[in-house]
Amino acid sequence: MATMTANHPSPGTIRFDRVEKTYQTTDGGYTTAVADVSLTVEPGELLTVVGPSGCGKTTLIRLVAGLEAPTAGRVQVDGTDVPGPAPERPVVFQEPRLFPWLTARENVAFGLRETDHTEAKIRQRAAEQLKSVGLGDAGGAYPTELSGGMKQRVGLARALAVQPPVLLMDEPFGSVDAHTSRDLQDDLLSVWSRTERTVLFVTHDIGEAVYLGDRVVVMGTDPGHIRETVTVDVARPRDRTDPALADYRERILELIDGN
Ligand SMILES: Nc1ncnc2c1ncn2[C@@H]1O[C@H](COP(=O)(O)OP(=O)(O)OP(=O)(O)O)[C@@H](O)[C@H]1O
Repeated sequence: MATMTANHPSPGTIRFDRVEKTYQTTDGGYTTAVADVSLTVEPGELLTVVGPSGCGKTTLIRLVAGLEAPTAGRVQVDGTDVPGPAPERPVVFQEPRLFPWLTARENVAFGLRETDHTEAKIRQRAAEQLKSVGLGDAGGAYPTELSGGMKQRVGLARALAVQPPVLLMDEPFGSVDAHTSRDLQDDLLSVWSRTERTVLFVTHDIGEAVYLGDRVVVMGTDPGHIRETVTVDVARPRDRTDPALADYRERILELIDGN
């Protein structure tokens, strides 16, 4: 992890400062999704977030993405308040949301078309990103021709193609089978260890959170808040069968159950 000072945060610093998000509901009422959330995700950190349904995990992602604005407090990336959505803060969702009329390669190239890269550079970058997620041979395929796991890999490659300082992931591997999900986790770790991007990763799966995370934020409800932040002190590369990971899983499960 790079060093950071309060005045000059390193690229990829995400900061929540006493953040509250209250939504207006369709019946005219209000729901406070999260309250008093303060958290700094350090540059190059892979931070995972777990907690019961409705504790505000997705809300945190949407705030950093700029898809929502906080009702109180501040959400900053690299010391600047998030002004709105931007390609440099991409979100990988549970559904890959690929354009069905574009090939895998064109889907990955899509975000790059808003940059001033040449066509040759865009094609090269798209091909490299697909290769980095194990899809070097699938660039010409359309989404309907790809499995769920392959589609999610294209979504990951598309997000990474713009070389964002932060990558936001909202249960990205929640809709694939367990085996594919494990493969995708390892793909992510391999890309992350090479690029050292900051990753904010929301999941329902405590095993996934512990296996991936440098730290795991455990949230509680009513309203959503941070209960505890657990540092996963297990060296990488990690072994899924490491008893230390099982201990962390148990501890986090107890924290959530004691909600
Ligand atoms: N657009 C919205 N309008 C009104 N209420 C909302 C909106 N989005 C979320 N909420 C409410 O805010 C709270 C937090 O929702 P959020 O989706 O962030 O939680 P979550 O932890 O991601 O849930 P899950 O694990 O079920 O996906 C919930 O009570 C939800 O009903």
